[in-house]
This record gives sequence, structure tokens and C-alpha cells, in this order.
Amino acid sequence: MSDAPLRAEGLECIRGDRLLFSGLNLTLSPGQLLQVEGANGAGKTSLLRVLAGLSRPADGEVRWRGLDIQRNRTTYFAAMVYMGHAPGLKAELSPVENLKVSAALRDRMVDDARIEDALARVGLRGFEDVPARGLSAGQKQRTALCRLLINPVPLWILDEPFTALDVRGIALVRELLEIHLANGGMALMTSHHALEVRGDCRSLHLT
Ligand SMILES: Nc1ncnc2c1ncn2[C@@H]1O[C@H](COP(=O)(O)OP(=O)(O)OP(=O)(O)O)[C@@H](O)[C@H]1O
Repeated sequence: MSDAPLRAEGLECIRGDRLLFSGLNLTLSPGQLLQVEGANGAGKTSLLRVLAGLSRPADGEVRWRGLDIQRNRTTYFAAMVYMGHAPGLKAELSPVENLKVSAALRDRMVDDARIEDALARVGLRGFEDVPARGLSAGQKQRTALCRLLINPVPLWILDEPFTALDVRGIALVRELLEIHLANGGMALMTSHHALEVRGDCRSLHLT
């Protein structure tokens, strides 16, 4: 038996009257990327939300370092960043303010310089103080990506991270993923884009 930090066993998910999956097992070890694939409605988001501890499976269990994530949510949430479909920004706050709030929710103080560096890295130099409602969809997504840069955690759970991104934005996500994996990080991701990422990449197909 491997000592993979993330382990899901016997997961079952029911939405409405539809059984999306059952008996689903997976593990994730340092340096691994698991891409969850499947058609629209197959249950990718539902699976990622279960793996992120945001919804409960009808059956089965997700464990992080041997502990049930639902009973050890604080520990798990400190080790993981979840990026959902929507960028999750407060419209009236600037990228800097949004990222400070995001860090504060993790009990972390992040100085402005670090946030500004992250924004520059994702191509948002000059937009630091623009309220999020004044950003394009791709700029909002780039702001959300900064959460990966300012919160160093071992596990990234990314639902459609390429949404609204241009070609350079997609390349940026790939680069961030490759660096994360090379540093021993782990990532779970859904995407409708076929993406070649260097590293230990696996896929899970939901039907
Ligand atoms: N809040 C909800 N209540 C009931 N059923 C839901 C709810 N959210 C999603 N579903 C259903 O669950 C199924 C899986 O949805 P999910 O969003 O997990 O799919 P997905 O594979 O991520 O799809 P997409 O590729 O379109 O993002 C769909 O059939 C959907 O209709």
C-alpha cells in the first residue's frame, strides 16, 4: 500500500436522481498531476468538490495524510488551494485587496510586494488597484491564479483553470503546474483543453 498523501476510496456521488459515479478510488502522490476528463455533465466538478471537501460523497471517504478530510477540515484546507469555475473575486475590491483577503482567510499575512510580484508574474502589472469589476474575464482568472503563487501549499485542485485565458495565459498555467510538480507538489485538474504537462501526469475518465 502506497503512502500517497491524498487517497479517495469508494466514492459515490449522486446529483438529483443521477448516479454520477460509484466505487471510485484514486491516490495522488508528490509530483503527480491527475487530470479528470469527461463530457459535459459527467461529474468532473462534482468529483473535484468532493475531493476539495466542499461537498460530501453519498458514500466513501477522502483522506489527506491518513485523516478523513471532513473530520480534519482545518488541516486539509491549510494544505490545499481550490480554484472553482468562477474566479471568486469580490467585485469592489482590487486584485491586491482580493488576494490579501484570500491570504487572510488562511491566517496568513502577505505583504504587498509579494502580491505585486505575483500579479506581475501573471501579466497584471498596472492593474493592481483596479476594482475586479473593471477587469476582463481573463484578467480575473489571472488574478485568481495568483492565489497559487502567494499561498504555497502542496495540493492544487483546479476546475477548468484555462477558462477565459488566452494562449499565453494557458502557457502560464502549464508552466506553474510544471514548477509545482517539479517541487513535489500535487495537482488535480479538470479541463476541456488537451494539455501536455511535463511530469508524472495521469488521467481519470468519467463516463
Ligand atoms: N446543484 C445541482 N443539483 C442537481 N444536479 C446537479 C447540480 N449541479 C450539477 N448537477 C448535475 O450533476 C451532473 C454533473 O455535473 P458536474 O458539474 O459535476 O459535471 P461536469 O463534468 O463538471 O460538467 P462540465 O464539463 O459541463 O463542467 C450534471 O448532470 C448536472 O446536471
